[in-house]
Amino acid sequence: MSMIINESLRLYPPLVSIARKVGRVVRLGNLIVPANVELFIPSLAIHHEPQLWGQDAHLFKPERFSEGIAKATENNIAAFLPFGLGPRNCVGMDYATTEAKIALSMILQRYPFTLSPGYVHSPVQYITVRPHHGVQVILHSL
Ligand code: HEM
Repeated sequence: MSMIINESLRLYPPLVSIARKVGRVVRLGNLIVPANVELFIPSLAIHHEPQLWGQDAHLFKPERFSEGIAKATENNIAAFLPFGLGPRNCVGMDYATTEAKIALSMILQRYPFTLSPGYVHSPVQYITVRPHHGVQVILHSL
């Protein structure tokens, strides 16, 4: 289930970017960044970057994560950052992923479900990334 959650967060990170303010002058590769510059790290673009994820970067392929995040990103830790990175990353990360796993398990123990033909794929950003028209599913009996 982690694979599916990770791949969903890769393609549709609820927060499309994270911000950092540079405290003191730093060198980033070839760049010298002065103090007080604000940097926006575009998680959404990074998650869709073919150089990092391959030519199929736009496809939903949970098996990318079958051997964990380090393997999926080839140890490029900044390639996957749905919860940010570093000492100020998301404090709710474990809570949110555990909740998603529990909720999905509770549903799947009772009903297999399939996507409704009425579903229209239209992710939008309105504070967070979300499905514009909701996600209609059909519950089946076990
Ligand atoms: C799928 C669900 C969630 C996602 C994708 C998410 C994502 C993020 C991201 C990207 C950041 C910025 C991290 C950074 O700047 O490096 C953040 C920060 C934060 N998140 Fe979440 N979050 C989620 C759920 C939650 C939940 C459930 C809580 C609380 C129970 C929470 C509390 C926080 C707090 C307090 C911060 C600020 C941390 C700080 O600045 O030190 N988040 N989150």
